[in-house]
Amino acid sequence: MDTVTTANLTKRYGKHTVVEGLDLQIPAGCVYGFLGPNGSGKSTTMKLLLSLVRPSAGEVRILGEPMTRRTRRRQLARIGSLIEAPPGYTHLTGAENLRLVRRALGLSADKIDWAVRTVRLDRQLDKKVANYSLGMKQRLGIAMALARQPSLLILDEPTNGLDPAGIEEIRELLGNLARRGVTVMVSSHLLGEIDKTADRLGIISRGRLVFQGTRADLFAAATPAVLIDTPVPARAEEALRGRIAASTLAGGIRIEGIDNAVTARVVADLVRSGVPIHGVRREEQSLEDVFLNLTSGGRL
Ligand SMILES: Nc1ncnc2c1ncn2[C@@H]1O[C@H](COP(=O)(O)OP(=O)(O)OP(=O)(O)O)[C@@H](O)[C@H]1O
Repeated sequence: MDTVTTANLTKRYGKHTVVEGLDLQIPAGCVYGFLGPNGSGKSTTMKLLLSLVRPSAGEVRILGEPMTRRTRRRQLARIGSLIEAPPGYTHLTGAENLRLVRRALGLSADKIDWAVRTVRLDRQLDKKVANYSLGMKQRLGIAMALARQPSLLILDEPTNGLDPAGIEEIRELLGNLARRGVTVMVSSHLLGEIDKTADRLGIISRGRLVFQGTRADLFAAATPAVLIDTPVPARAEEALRGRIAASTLAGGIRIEGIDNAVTARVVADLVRSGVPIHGVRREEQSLEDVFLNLTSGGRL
C-alpha cells in the first residue's frame, strides 16, 4: 500500500504556478528521496502534504485517507515533520524543549526517550540549543518529529549545511527508521546526499515531477549517447549528414539520444558507406548526469 498519494496536486500563487499536476506515490516503509534544484517546489509540495498550504487543485491522500481541513488534525497525529529551519527554543536545553513537546502532545516519557535514543542525542540533552551544532539541532528536530511515533516522517532538507559525517549519520538514521516500518520522505537539492539511502526517487523540476521510480529505473529512463569508434570520424560524420546529427571525436563519432534500433540502422549505413567500425558503445553516465539532464542542468 502507498502511504502517500497525490493526484494532480497543484499550487498557484497569483499567476505563478509553483507546483503543477503532481502525482506522487510513496510506498509504505520506504525512504523516498524527493529531489530538485533550489526553488523547484519541494518545500511547497511538503507543505501541501501537511496541509500547511492549501492546494489550488488536486488532492492528497495519506494512509489511505484524504488530507483535508476536516481530517487534518487526525492525520497529523500520525505524521512527524521537519520543514525549513530546525525547531526548538534556543534559550532552552534539548531536554526542556522535549518536555514541551511531551506536554503539548500528551506523550509518555518512554516515547521521548525512544526518540532521543534513536537520534543519538541522549548525551547532549542538558546543553542549551543555542550551543548545539547544526547537526545536533537537526537531530533534535527529528527527535521532536519522531516523538509521536509517526507512521510517516516528512523531512525538508535535513542534511542542508551538514558536514559529510553529519550527512552520513542522518542517512543511516533514515534507513534504520524505514527498516522499522516508518515511511520517510526526505528532500534534497543534491542527488548524492540521499541517493544511497533512498529506495525510491521523485525528481521535481520547475514544479513538475520529471521522474519517479527506483534508481535503476532512473538509469534506464536516460539514454546515454552512442560512441562509434572509427579511424575516419570525418567520413563517418559526412556519411550521416542531413539525417543524423553526429559530432566527431578523436577516434570516433558521438550521437545523442538514439535508441538501439536507430543505432543499428546508423551502423548499417556506415558499413554500407565503407566506413570501418572498430567498436560501438554507450557513453558512461553517472546518476548525477542523469539528474542534471532531467533538471536541465540543475537549474530551476
Ligand atoms: N508563499 C509564497 N508566495 C509566493 N511564492 C512562493 C511562496 N512560497 C514559495 N513560493 C515560490 O515557489 C517556488 C518554489 O519554492 P519552494 O520553496 O517550494 O522550492 P524548493 O524546491 O523547496 O526550494 P528551496 O530548496 O530553495 O527551498 C519559488 O519560486 C518560491 O519563490
